[in-house]
Amino acid sequence: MLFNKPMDKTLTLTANAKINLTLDVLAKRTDGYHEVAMIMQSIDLADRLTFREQPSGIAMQTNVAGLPVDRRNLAYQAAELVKSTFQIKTGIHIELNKEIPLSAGLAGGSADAAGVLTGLNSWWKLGLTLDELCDLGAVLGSDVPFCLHGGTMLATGRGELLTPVAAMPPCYIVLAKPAASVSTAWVYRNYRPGAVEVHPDTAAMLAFLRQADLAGVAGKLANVLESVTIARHPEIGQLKAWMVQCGAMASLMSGSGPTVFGLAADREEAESIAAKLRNLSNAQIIVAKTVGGMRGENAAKIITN
Ligand SMILES: C[C@@](CO)(OP(=O)(O)O)[C@H](O)COP(=O)(O)OP(=O)(O)OC[C@H]1O[C@@H](n2ccc(N)nc2=O)[C@H](O)[C@@H]1O
Ligand SMILES: Nc1ncnc2c1ncn2[C@@H]1O[C@H](COP(=O)(O)OP(=O)(O)O)[C@@H](O)[C@H]1O
Repeated sequence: MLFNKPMDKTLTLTANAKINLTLDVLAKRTDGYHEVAMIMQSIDLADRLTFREQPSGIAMQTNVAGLPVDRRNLAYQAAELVKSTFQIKTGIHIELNKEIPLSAGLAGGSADAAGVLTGLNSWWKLGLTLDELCDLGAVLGSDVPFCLHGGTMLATGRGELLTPVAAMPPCYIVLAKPAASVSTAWVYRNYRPGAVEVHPDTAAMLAFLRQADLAGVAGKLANVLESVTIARHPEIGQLKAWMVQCGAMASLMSGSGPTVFGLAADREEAESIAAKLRNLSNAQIIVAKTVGGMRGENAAKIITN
């Protein structure tokens, strides 16, 4: 017998990765965090989240073997937070397709958490504003509010206080993710101001962004956490040098690492850099581009309903 089965209701959205154009650590706080000033940029490398109905509880599945699909997953934590805060009795099934490398300094977990907050706000018709979503997101991780906003932002406090800034001139980003695995908490714990050679000039970077001067932006990339992560994993320094030798305008480690990114003005240049790097290095090489113009909207973009 043939049944006309009604289509299951689903919601799918993408959750973008980020890079840090600048990252300065200003002070150690008493709450275990560090005061930072960083300029963050969304890129089109993205995970995909699909939501489906289920009678009760939270169930997750993912394409990455070994990535927990329980309370240890930030996406699961985000769903649990929404469910408990708004006393929601119905369940949710979350399918997470990861494209963003794990523990890479690209905010993959934070992007997923932001995607779940955005998705469930729509799924359960909660009507939360972006600011309200950010208040929830900040509980899950310092980078989650940025992932909710996306675009180009100055992040201060522990990273959760956001100021919109002039959008980065559109360009291509070559990512090189070496095998090394670093923990963000370990990197901050081992940060020593005395070991830093160059602090970012945040004001100068903001000026180049305002002038839409990509060469100026390239010249001002700086991240003080390199002093910790590269000391432990010198191959990251090697990758930075190779990135520039292969033609990138400039290179930098993103966040706490270990991913290195390089800037390229167009796709052809980016693909050429990526091809040369693949010959030199065992790192995972990905070509991405900047994502802008979404300020005021959620970076996690709903693509089907
Ligand atoms: C370094 C950055 C730069 O964008 O990104 P990633 O490398 O993780 O992508 C961020 O500051 C990471 O933000 P996020 O990954 O959300 O960190 P959280 O979960 O809030 O914190 C993880 C741990 O890092 C330390 N931490 C984090 C943020 C901060 N401003 N000061 C800190 O000292 C704390 O020890 C904290 O327990
Ligand atoms: N949805 C998720 N995606 C990736 N990692 C996650 C997720 N949920 C929890 N984690 C854990 O968070 C840690 C940091 O991962 P990730 O967010 O990818 O890196 P980073 O903070 O360097 O950008 C990893 O140890 C990983 O096991």
